[in-house]
Amino acid sequence: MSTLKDILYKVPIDAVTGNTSVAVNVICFDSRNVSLNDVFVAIKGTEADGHAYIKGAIEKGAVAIICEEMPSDIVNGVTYVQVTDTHAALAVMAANYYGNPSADLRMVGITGTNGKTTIATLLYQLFRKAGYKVGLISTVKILVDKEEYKATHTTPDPLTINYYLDLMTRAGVEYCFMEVSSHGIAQKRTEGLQFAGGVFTNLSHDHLDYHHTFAEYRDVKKSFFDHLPKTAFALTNIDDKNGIVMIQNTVAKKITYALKSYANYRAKILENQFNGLLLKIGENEVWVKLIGRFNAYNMLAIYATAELLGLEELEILRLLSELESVKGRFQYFISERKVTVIVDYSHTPDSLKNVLETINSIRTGNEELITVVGCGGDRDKTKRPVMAAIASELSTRAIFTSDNPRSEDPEAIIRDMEKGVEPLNFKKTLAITDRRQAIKAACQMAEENDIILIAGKGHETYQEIKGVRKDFDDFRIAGEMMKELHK
Ligand SMILES: CC(=O)N[C@H]1[C@@H](OP(=O)(O)OP(=O)(O)OC[C@H]2O[C@@H](n3ccc(=O)[nH]c3=O)[C@H](O)[C@@H]2O)O[C@H](CO)[C@@H](O)[C@@H]1O[C@H](C)C(=O)N[C@@H](C)C(=O)N[C@H](CCC(=O)O)C(=O)O
Ligand SMILES: Nc1ncnc2c1ncn2[C@@H]1O[C@H](COP(=O)(O)OP(=O)(O)OP(=O)(O)O)[C@@H](O)[C@H]1O
Ligand SMILES: N[C@H](CCC[C@H](N)C(=O)O)C(=O)O
Ligand SMILES: [Mg+2]
Repeated sequence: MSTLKDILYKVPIDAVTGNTSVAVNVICFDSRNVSLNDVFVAIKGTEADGHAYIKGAIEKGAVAIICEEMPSDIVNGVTYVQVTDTHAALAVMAANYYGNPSADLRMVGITGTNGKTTIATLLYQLFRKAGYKVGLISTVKILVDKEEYKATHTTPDPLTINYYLDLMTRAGVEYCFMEVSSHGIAQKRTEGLQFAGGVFTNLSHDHLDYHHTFAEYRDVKKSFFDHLPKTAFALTNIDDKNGIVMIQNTVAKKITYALKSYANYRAKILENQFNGLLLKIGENEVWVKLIGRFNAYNMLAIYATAELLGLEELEILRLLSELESVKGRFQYFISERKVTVIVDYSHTPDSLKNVLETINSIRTGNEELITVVGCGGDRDKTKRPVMAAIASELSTRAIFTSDNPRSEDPEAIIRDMEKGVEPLNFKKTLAITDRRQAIKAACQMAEENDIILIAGKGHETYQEIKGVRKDFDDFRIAGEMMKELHK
């Protein structure tokens, strides 16, 4: 057992009541999980205020409380520590508790609206192929070298992060690539971690329910770079209009990448085809298996990161050409009837537009492009009409359906989407609330050479309706439907 004093190392403390030499068992931020001798951290969240559960935590055995406001009724024998920010305190405490594993790894955090999972996962693949032991913390899964664990968040809470980083150091992992979401930064989930580098992909419309304004969303992302140490690199996409802003105030080494602007790392698209991209990176040409302009950015960010971490140029190029696309990111199959079915995790206006433009740029003739898309419930509602407008404009047919409605009425979400459709495009659209039926309808409509895009859920293997998660897998269901139709 560690002492409270050890766990609080480097946490700025405002006031203490009681003894900080007390031995504590584990750190908890949810009173429902507290047991004997634990320390409870009271957090002001979006739904509840952890300060309201201090009493309950003590009744369950907590011997120490970390809070922003001292409670009026102090319990004898319990240590109370007042701090200004319990989110930040939790992050530093979690790192201390696990012996600061991030200091023993070379960690790179990837942030931005789109491309985080792709870049982090492919960096994991690339460094594995280069012969290293690698870790990954991502939306799709957590990997400790070859060992796979389930991911519940894009950026988990600090106790979970440090738990896995500790497993990584024990397994001899040298590099760790992690996604850093805007919720993660805002809730300080990554404070207390030592990064060797940070990567910015791009910034576009998402999460405006949580961050209120685009400026607030941008500033949250920027604060990740503001906190990087001098020893780290801050790699940014300066073709994005917020690329420079991100690194404005960082003390880390500023490095840029771009396809259009002058930058430290530059690439050019020589060919963009259905089976891959031919890129010119610096003076060298390389074929990669991923497609679309956005993936040229992802590839360049991966190339630059690998070089900044010390891999050799030609080795990186060789490994880039071997990388395989990530589950649910432009994952496709061609049915017996020669219909191409693409499953993609585009759940923001920008990513949906990119993926549809990519498909349109490689369409060869008059084949139909049928898009099946929905929008998540209990999330940014302003995305809905914009995504529907994009889907109906850039497809020959759009079927609006449910994504994860969560607590919302699925039909009301579809009505929100339909408000964005231009009158001229309306006749191209159809609403089918049940996602399975929507996929089935697309499969029935499609004829030889047509393309179906099923957007929004990518790798997800569930659908959440009224708080209940049921098995659901776009890729599998589309495959089954296509087989069924050809019996
Ligand atoms: C909106 C949001 O981000 N919520 C996250 C946040 O919860 P919260 O602090 O707001 O929770 P709360 O319910 O208000 O409770 C406040 C505090 O009281 C405590 N409590 C509550 C009840 C009780 O009886 N006892 C008790 O102690 C809670 O444990 C909590 O510490 O902190 C929790 C612990 O870290 C997260 O699990 C939780 O993620 C929820 C489930 C979630 O859905 N988050 C999504 C939006 C998210 O984080 N997404 C991003 C990706 C976004 C992207 O695509 O970029 C991610 O990184 O995954
Ligand atoms: N660099 C990029 N720019 C724009 N769109 C992209 C880029 N990379 C991927 N996309 C699109 O965004 C979708 C999601 O990609 P990815 O999962 O890599 O993003 P993410 O940032 O991890 O998303 P999340 O916030 O959900 O974790 C992809 O399916 C693709 O359509
Ligand atoms: N990380 C994203 C995932 C969205 C995926 C989409 N399928 C949905 O459920 O809305 C978010 O939390 O907004
Ligand atoms: Mg992700």
